[in-house]
Amino acid sequence: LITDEEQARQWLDQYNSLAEHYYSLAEEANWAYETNINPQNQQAQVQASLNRDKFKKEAYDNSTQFDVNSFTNETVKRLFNKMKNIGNAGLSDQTKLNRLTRLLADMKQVYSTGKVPDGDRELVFEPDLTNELANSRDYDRLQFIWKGWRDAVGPTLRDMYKEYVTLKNEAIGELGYNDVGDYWRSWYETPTFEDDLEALWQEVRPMYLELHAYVRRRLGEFYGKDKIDENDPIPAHLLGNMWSQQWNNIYDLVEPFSGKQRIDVTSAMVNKGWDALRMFNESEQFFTSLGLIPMTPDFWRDSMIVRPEGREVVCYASAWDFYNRRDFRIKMCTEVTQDDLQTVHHEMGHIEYFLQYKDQPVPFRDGANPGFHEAVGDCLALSVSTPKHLKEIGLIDGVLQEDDEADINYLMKQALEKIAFLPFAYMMDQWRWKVFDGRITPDNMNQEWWKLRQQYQGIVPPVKRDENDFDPGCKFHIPADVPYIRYFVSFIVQFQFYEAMCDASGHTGPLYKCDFYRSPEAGQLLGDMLKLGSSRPWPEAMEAITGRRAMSAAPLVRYFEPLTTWLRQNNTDSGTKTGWTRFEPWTSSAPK
Ligand SMILES: O=C(CCC(O)(O)[C@H](Cc1ccccc1)NC(=O)c1ccccc1)N[C@@H](Cc1ccccc1)C(=O)O
Ligand SMILES: [Zn+2]
Repeated sequence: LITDEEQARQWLDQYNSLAEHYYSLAEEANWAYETNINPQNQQAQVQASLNRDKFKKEAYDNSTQFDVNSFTNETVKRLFNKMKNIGNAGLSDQTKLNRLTRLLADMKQVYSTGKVPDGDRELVFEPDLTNELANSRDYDRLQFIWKGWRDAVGPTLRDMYKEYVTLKNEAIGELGYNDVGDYWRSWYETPTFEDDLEALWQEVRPMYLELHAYVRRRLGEFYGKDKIDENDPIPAHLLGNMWSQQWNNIYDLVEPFSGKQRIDVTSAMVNKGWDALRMFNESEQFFTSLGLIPMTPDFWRDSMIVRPEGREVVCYASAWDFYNRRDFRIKMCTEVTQDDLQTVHHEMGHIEYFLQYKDQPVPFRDGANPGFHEAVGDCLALSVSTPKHLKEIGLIDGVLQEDDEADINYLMKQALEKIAFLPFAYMMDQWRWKVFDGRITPDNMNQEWWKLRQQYQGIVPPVKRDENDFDPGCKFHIPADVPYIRYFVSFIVQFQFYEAMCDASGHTGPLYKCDFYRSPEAGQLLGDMLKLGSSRPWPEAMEAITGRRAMSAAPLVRYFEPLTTWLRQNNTDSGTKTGWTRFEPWTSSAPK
C-alpha cells in the first residue's frame, strides 16, 4: 500500500479534473434528456451515466491502493473516504448496471409523461392536476383527480420499482452496506441518526395532532360531517396537495379569523402581472441583498424556467451543478402562484450552495448533509413570506394589520406548510428503508404504505386501494431514486438557521416576525457555512452558524408558540379531540 501522502495529493488532483470532466458530460446529457424526453436523448443519457459510473468505480478501486489510515492530513483522509460514495456504480455486473440505469430513465419518463384522461382532454400533472387539487372544493372532482393520477402511473411503475430495489440493493451491497437505506443514512455520519429523528418527531408530534384535529373539524364543517367524522383519519384528497404533504392550499377553508388582510398572495402576483422571470429576479434580489453570490450569466441563459411547448420534459423542479464552476441551472415549470414563489427560493438555495462551494474539491461539493442543501432556500423564504416583506415587495397593499388575530392567521398558513409536512417527510423513508431492508416485501408494498400514512399523518385514501396499485410511485422521489429524509431534517434545521440569522441581523421580538432582508451580517453567517460544502462533518457546520452542534426543534417550537397555544385553546373550547381511531374500510388488500 502507498503511504506517500504527497503522491496521494497528486492522485487526488488528477481525480478532481477527471471527475469534473465525466460529471459535466453526464449532467449535460441528463439535462438534454430531462428537457426533451425522447429515445435518442434517453440513450445518450444512459450512456453518459454509464461512463461516469465506470470512472467512479475505477477511481474507487484505485483509491484502495493508498494506506489512508497512515495519512496525517484530515482533509486528505476525508477525501479518500468519500471515494466509496459511488452508489449504483458499485454494481460490477455491467449487464445489470445497464438495466438499472435504463430502469431509472424509464421510471422518470413514466412519471413525467403521465396523463389523466378527462372527457376529450388529457390532464398533465403540472399545471392541470396541481391546480385542480389546490383550488377545487368539489369532493367528487377531487377524488377523480386524486385517483386518476394514481391509476395513470402507479400500476406501470410497480414492477419496475421491484426490479430497481433488487438491483440497487445489489449495487450497494457490493460497497459493503447492508442495504440502500443503510447507505443513504451513512451520509449523515451520525450513529444515533434514527433515534435523533424519532426524538425530533416526538417533540413536534403534539403540535401536529392539534393542527390535524383543528383542520379535520373545519373540513367537516365545509364538506359535511358525513364525509369527515371527527374521530376518523382525514380523506387524503381534501388537503390541497396530491400527496397531502402540505395543506397551505386549503388555508381559506381553515382561516382562524376572517376579514383580515389576504396573506395568500397568488392573486396579487397574477393581478400585478408577475411572470416566472419576475419571480426568479425577486428571489435573486433577496439573496444579493444579504451579500450572497448572484446567479451567473450561464444561469440566466440556459435555465428552463417554464414548461416548453411541443415536447415532453421532466417538470419536477430541480437545481443543476455542471461541475465546471460557472454553469449552474434551474429546471422548473413555473406557474404564477405563491407555492411556486416558495419553490423558486428553494431551488435558488441549491444554486447558492453550488456557488459558495464551487472551488471545493469535487467530493466536497455537497451539503454538509443532504438536509442542509434542502434548508438554504427555505430558510430565506421564511423571511420573504412574512407579511412585512410581502408588503415591501408590493404583494400586500394598504396598511399592514399586525394585531394578534392577523398574526395567528399568518402562523396558521405557515403551520399548514411546515407542521403538516413533518409526518409526511418522516414516513416517506420509513417506508423505503423497510422496502430496502426487506421488512416490507414486494407483495405488500401498498398496504404497508397506507399503514404508515395513517399511523403518522392520520389520513386515509378516499377510495379502496389494493396491491395492483402502487401509490408510493406517484410521488416523484420514489421512482426518481431521490431520498426524502433530507426534507424532514431540512424542515427542522431551517428554523435553526433562520433564528441564528435573525439574531445576527439584530432582530428583536417574536421570531415569526423576523425579516432579515438586506442584512449583510445574516448573509455572512450563512455564506461562511455554505462555503464549507461537505468538507467538515455537519455538526461543525451547524456550530458555525448556530453555535450548537446538534439538530434541535426548539427554534421551530418557539416560532409557532403563539399558534400552538391558540390551537390547544380552540380545540378545547370546541370539544375537539385529537388523534384518530384505526380505520380499515378504505384500505383493502383484496385484489380488484
Ligand atoms: O422535491 C422538492 C424540490 C426538488 C429538489 O430541489 O429538492 C430537487 C429534487 C431532486 C430532483 C432531481 C434529482 C435529485 C433531486 N433537488 C435538487 O434539485 C438538488 C438537491 C441537492 C443538490 C442538488 C440539487 N421538494 C420536496 C419537499 C419540499 C421542500 C420545500 C418546500 C416544499 C416541499 C417536495 O416537493 O416534496
Ligand atoms: Zn431541494
